[in-house]
Amino acid sequence: MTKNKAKIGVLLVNLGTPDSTATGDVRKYLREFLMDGRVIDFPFIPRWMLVNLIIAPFRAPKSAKEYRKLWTDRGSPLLFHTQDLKDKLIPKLDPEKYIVEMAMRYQTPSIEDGLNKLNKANVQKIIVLPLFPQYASATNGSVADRVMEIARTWQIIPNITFINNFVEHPLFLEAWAELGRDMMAKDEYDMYLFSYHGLPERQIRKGSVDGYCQLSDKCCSNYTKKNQFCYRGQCFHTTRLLAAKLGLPEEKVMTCFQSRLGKDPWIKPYTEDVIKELAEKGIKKVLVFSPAFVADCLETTVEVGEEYKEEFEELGGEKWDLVPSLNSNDTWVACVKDLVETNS
Ligand SMILES: C=CC1=C(C)c2cc3[nH]c(cc4nc(cc5[nH]c(cc1n2)c(C)c5CCC(=O)O)C(CCC(=O)O)=C4C)c(C)c3C=C
Ligand SMILES: [Fe+2]
Ligand SMILES: [Fe+2]
Repeated sequence: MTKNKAKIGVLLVNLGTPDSTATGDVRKYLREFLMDGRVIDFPFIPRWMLVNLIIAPFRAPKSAKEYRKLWTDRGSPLLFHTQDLKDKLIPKLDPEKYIVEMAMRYQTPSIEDGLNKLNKANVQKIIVLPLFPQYASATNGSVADRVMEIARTWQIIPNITFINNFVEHPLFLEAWAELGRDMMAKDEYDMYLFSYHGLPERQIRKGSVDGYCQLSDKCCSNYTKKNQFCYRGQCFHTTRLLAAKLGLPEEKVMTCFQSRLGKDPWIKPYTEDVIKELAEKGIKKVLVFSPAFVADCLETTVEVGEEYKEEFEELGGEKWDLVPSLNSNDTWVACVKDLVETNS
């Protein structure tokens, strides 16, 4: 690349986290997050009433307590691991060619600030990498929406590439496999659980191509051009790829979905139900992977690592270990570098 050619901007985007564990900050975060029409996909007025009159006031104090269990000297793990990822990525990329920023979809640092920094640097192209391995309208779709909302105010809109899914990337799979092997070297397990963030079933139906996704085991047991963006289909596909890479026998592998919100049906099986089923079957030692998250966060460390563990142990389980997330693991950094370079 010649020295006078404009650089390529890279924007890494994760979900977002409260600015602090104060109930007011958690409420502010929940309001911004849940008022996103791609997250709670109701028309504006019912969404506003649900979020502002019910969820935010009642959930904020409860969530703030949970966030206090998660918080570290460096703040929220989701945020500082994303910063570490950016810091480790920068020296791996050609400085003449790339400029890298990171942002959170909700709260800070904002997508707007990140994009404006790239725009001021007069980049020729922007690569947006939402840090969600499996596409969902509530995550990747929402990031794309917000990016376009900002870019459409610019006089010059450079080329913008969105990386919408990377479940098949060999280094993504290898990074998880390395972390899994580290755990498996220390102990033996009766069952390997792959617990993904859930999603309302309605949102899967809305994105179903030609009615392909019926939320059954049949449609999600294949990964085809019809369900390439079905979140549930991508999650099952991730499990199959990781299980194959780790050489796990089929009968010792299960996929399930956690973190439900509200009364509508969410994609199944629910992790809570699977925990009961495992305990009833006399399963004692479980290793849990959470490959919808690339950084430790509330939903992994507290929900899976503490709450589900307690539930399993109360039902007679003996061992419930959580594989730590990718965070700024070297193989994961190499994956992000490759995603950026191959999309340049
Ligand atoms: C795989 C990524 C995620 C999807 C898909 C997703 C969908 C989704 N989430 C909610 C509601 C909540 N999620 C919360 C926390 C949270 N969610 C994700 C990722 C996905 N969400 C992450 C990484 C986190 C943790 C953030 C952190 O700070 O550590 C929360 C807040 C916490 C709580 O109060 O429980 C809510 C609420 C919905 C409704 C939804 C899909 C429609
Ligand atoms: Fe979530
Ligand atoms: Fe499906």
